[in-house]
Amino acid sequence: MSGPNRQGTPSGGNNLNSRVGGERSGKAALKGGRPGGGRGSAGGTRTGAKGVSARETALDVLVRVQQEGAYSNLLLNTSLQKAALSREDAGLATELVYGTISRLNTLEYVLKGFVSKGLDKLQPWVRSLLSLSLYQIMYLDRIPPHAAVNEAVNLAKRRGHQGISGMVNGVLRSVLRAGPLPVIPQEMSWEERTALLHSHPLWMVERWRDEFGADTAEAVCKANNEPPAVSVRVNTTMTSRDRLLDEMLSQGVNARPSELSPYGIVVRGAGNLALSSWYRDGLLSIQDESSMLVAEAVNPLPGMKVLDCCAAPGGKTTHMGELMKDQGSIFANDLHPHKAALISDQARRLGLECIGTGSGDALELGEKFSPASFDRILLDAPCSGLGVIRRKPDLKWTKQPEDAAAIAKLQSELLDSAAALVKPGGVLVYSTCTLDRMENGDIVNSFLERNEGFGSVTFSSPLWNRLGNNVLARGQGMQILPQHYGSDGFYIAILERLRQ
Ligand SMILES: C[S@@+](CC[C@H](N)C(=O)[O-])C[C@H]1O[C@@H](n2cnc3c(N)ncnc32)[C@H](O)[C@@H]1O
Repeated sequence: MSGPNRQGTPSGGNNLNSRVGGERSGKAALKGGRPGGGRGSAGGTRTGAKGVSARETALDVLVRVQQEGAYSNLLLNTSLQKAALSREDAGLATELVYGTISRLNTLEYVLKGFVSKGLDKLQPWVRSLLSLSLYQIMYLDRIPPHAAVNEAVNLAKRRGHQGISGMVNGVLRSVLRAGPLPVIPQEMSWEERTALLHSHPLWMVERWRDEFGADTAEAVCKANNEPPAVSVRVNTTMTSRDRLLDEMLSQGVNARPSELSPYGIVVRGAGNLALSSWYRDGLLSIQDESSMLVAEAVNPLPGMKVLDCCAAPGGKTTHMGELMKDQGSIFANDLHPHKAALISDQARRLGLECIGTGSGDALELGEKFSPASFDRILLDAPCSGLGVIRRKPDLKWTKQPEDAAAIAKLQSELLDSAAALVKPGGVLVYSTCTLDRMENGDIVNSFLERNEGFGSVTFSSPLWNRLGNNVLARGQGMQILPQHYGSDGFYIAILERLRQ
């Protein structure tokens, strides 16, 4: 399976592209058998306006993700639109795609024990159909196991010959008879067991064990399998959180204030909020709660001159514009012109005029701007993205152990380049949506060693005062893990230029 190919990173910012088609329903962690916890529709064989069912839609997406390396989130969104499924069925298709990709390690480990000729010999769609069906059997208690098997057999009949549907039936019925799965061999180490139970590559488990200890590493793995909440950031230049929350509640939306960000509202079961009038009118942006902390860390004030080095699609730029009450100036740069255009679109939608955009390599911003000319600079760096696995489970299987070291060199260079543009007394914030020390604490520590004119003010910041008891200190920055607040994993370091 292959996945994101953008500039070395998934976006840690505005998640408009992620799972906008429907909401994944909750499910419990695997405890040797079939855990409960699912909500919503069992889907059945109901089809959408185009005559395609939730399971067929999910199967097509899974096959194309595995065969063609398509992005699951982008492909799912377009497939859901084409299939014109009901909201409930769109939710089921979303759950099936993300859940199957997320649990792939475990599902294929189990299937190997039941497919005598080996999974590699199966046609890709049959392999994906088995995984998708086993996912329902093992993880979705709202779908009766026999219904999952029947649906799989019907789908196999429609797509293949009788031999295939017979094989699918035989494999899945043997699974049902087998009892609690997966069966973990006695001789497996803790690391192998954790990787298998929580469906992660072994190298990630080992790396997080080394970085955070075994218990925390296991908690990260568990949290990565939880469906992410939908959260929105209130545009405080247009309304207040209380006012928007009241409006949502009065319209029957299940919404609550974010515990993590004073600008956030966590919403359940409201479908795709990017289609709402609140979104269209610029009252809110869809953004993960951890992402909302970054602009708060930058603390830009009205009238300031601000630079956002790697800014697209603009989630944090626009948040900074809101915090500045649209007074002052923000230059939002991104390497790719088409992505920089997304920032302008968002600024326009939110009614923010203080944001200018440009495209180019952030390593060359020194050619465009004078040294020491910005009050605030944000470097939300391209990274390996291991903090956003809940939204992009493909990352588990596409990322490689050597990726962090490969991108760390660029991150260091970007930080040096951005630092030259900060005024004395100004603030430079370095953030990533990953958990890897090579891209986080190590980058900031080596930067501070090279640049005596800067000091970390992370641990004297209001943000740390508010969150410090619940998140980790790592090097000179703070590390938010997905289990801390059920939000994305993020690293934030706040650096001040003490002198020229
Ligand atoms: C983590 S994302 C930024 C997310 C953004 N801050 C937000 O909140 O919406 C990193 C961005 O860096 C951009 N990028 C990668 N390498 C770059 C470079 N050398 N110069 C400028 N931008 C770069 C990517 O195109 C990507 O949009």
